[in-house]
Amino acid sequence: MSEATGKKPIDVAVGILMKPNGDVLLGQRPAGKPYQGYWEFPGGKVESGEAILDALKREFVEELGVHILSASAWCGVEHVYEHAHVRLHFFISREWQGEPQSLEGQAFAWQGAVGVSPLLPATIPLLACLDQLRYP
Ligand SMILES: Nc1nc2c([nH]c(=O)n2[C@@H]2O[C@H](COP(=O)(O)OP(=O)(O)OP(=O)(O)O)[C@@H](O)[C@H]2O)c(=O)[nH]1
Repeated sequence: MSEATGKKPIDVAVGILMKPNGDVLLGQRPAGKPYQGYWEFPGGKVESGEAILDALKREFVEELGVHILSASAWCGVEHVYEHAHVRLHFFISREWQGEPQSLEGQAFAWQGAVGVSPLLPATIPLLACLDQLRYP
């Protein structure tokens, strides 16, 4: 059994910025974090007492300088890593203000068909659903 299995789940707010043509923004986890170098949708841990949508907006300002104007809850995924048990709350946003900037030194990329690799394990199964939504 993994060490994280018995730990309290950590809520994480994750945002998928989606352009009108379906392109989505991915970022690469910076050095020093678990799974460094892996690609993910931007986001981060919800702080104690914080609403999930507020956490999403905060993380996007801190990491990318982007102000999310609206976002819809999309799906939830629970995953147990060696380092943590996470509950991922995915949102889709089609309305935001500002061009993404690399404020924490991370790489990021707009992707149609997602070609960046490796992706965080909990995120991989979502790509097929996301493609159905983007390219019906
Ligand atoms: N942002 C994001 N996190 C994900 C995704 N998929 C996934 O498994 N996670 C997991 O969710 C957790 C996010 O935590 P984090 O460490 O990046 O959050 P944070 O930016 O608040 O970190 P810090 O404040 O500890 O530096 C990690 O365990 C990460 O592995 C994803 O697509 N996006």
